[in-house]
Amino acid sequence: MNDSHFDLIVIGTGPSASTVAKKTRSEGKRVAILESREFGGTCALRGCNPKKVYANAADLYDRAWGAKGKLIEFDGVRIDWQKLHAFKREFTQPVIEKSEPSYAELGIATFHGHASFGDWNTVLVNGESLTAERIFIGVGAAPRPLDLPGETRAIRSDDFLELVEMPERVTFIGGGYVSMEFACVAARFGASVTVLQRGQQVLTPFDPDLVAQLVQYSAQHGIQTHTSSTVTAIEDASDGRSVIVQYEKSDQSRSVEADLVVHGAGRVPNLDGMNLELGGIDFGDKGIRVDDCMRSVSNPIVYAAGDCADTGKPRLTPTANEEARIVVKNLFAENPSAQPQYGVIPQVAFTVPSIAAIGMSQQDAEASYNVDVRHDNTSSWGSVRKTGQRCAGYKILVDKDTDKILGAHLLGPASEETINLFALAMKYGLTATDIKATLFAFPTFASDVRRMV
Ligand SMILES: Cc1cc2nc3c(=O)[nH]c(=O)nc-3n(C[C@H](O)[C@H](O)[C@H](O)COP(=O)(O)OP(=O)(O)OC[C@H]3O[C@@H](n4cnc5c(N)ncnc54)[C@H](O)[C@@H]3O)c2cc1C
Ligand SMILES: NC(=O)c1ccc[n+]([C@@H]2O[C@H](COP(=O)([O-])OP(=O)(O)OC[C@H]3O[C@@H](n4cnc5c(N)ncnc54)[C@H](O)[C@@H]3O)[C@@H](O)[C@H]2O)c1
Repeated sequence: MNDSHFDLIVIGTGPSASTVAKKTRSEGKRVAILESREFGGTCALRGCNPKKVYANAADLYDRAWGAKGKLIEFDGVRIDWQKLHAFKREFTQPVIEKSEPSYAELGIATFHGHASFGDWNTVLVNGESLTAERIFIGVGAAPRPLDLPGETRAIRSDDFLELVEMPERVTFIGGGYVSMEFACVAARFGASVTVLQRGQQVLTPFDPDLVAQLVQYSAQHGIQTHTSSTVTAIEDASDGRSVIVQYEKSDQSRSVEADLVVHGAGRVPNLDGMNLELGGIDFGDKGIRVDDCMRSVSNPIVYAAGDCADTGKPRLTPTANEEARIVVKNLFAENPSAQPQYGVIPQVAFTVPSIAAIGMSQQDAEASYNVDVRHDNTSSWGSVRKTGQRCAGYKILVDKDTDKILGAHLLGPASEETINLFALAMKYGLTATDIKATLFAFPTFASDVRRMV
């Protein structure tokens, strides 16, 4: 076997690719891994982990603000952006430094550069031509082209995480995860924030009533949210420093002036320039077309997972990890047949406070089941009030016929943790009565769950 032929070529170094490369190598296969940027992937370097450091700062600020005059005095509390930025690097820098050597230590060959296909089993990278028995594509997603005049004036989520200072007026294009999470951070840093969302609701994967509660609370912190508002252009303002964001709302042209515009208008599979056609790899707007076993529908030696694979599932790190686990099982199997076991997938937006969801929405549940909708604004519950916080609520959907949980929707302190109790309950088919009959430590947010169901 020569130096350019491998059992497996892995493209990307995010959660899906790193799992596939390391697990396959541990089975004794010859593996190469290719990365166009720093080794480490989106989640560790430009997504979940650095984002959570910023979200923690915003949450801490909010908790201190809520507790002022009750649990603590608030004088002089502020987020020091530069220190926060430096602290974030404590989490990203070690990944940048250690990720590539960790592959080399395992005997995985590493290559830098943008990978593209030469033919069905050949990958080109940085002037080299590599071949393999199997190829795994885990190239993730990137901000989608905005296709509007002045779009280069908008920074992307990667740039937001590298800002060295926070301007006074920040406008976000789109009202999804990226915009709403970063809007909460910018506002707690003192910025005046505008979110322009095309759809009728921001944070569409979440319960509309809880989202409305969050939007109302966010408004008190300087976040103005405009729904049914489509951004159409970004222009320079006459002062030469700020910009004017043009948008359409109710067939009227409107505008807002900003010092910074952030693209939070969605991400698309990162397939540009990969020459997938030369690899005989079928793909569309939603990514590489794969079968139930994560194998390309058109090139049987190619597998894909994570944000670049067209699975119809939420594009999150846990789903990427589950798909990668299955790819490892199938790659060299005689009859690849393993399929991802997603179960019910919890989703959390790390806004302030966080909002979480699992299972069905109220609308979907009511369309097919006899549903008991148990809901409340819990801002006045003791557990919440004791923290000084004042924005919390829940909606639990219980099937009246079976007593099983169909969906759970949470807003407020620790909802990003509490939702995992529902993940467990729903995966193992526990009933509302089972949950009520379980003792939880008190006083904890988890103990509120018995009261919710
Ligand atoms: C700001 C932000 C916050 C997020 N927060 C969360 C969160 O809190 N929780 C959560 O579950 N998910 C979150 N996500 C989503 C999560 O990061 C992704 O779902 C996850 O990283 C997908 O993993 P992946 O393996 O598909 O690819 P990625 O992690 O995207 O890695 C793909 C890698 O491939 C490389 N690459 C791309 N093209 C090529 C090429 N042609 N050649 C070589 N290399 C290439 C890229 O440089 C990248 O390093 C967030 C995303 C963003 C942007
Ligand atoms: N906490 C998390 O798990 C987390 C955090 C960040 C990102 N992510 C992942 O990254 C993905 C991308 O996040 P995102 O927030 O960029 O996208 P998103 O798809 O969640 O939201 C983008 C929103 O922008 C709107 N939009 C598009 N064009 C517009 C325009 N011209 N004007 C106004 N609004 C417009 C869309 O209607 C959409 O609602 C998520 O779907 C998720 O998979 C997850």
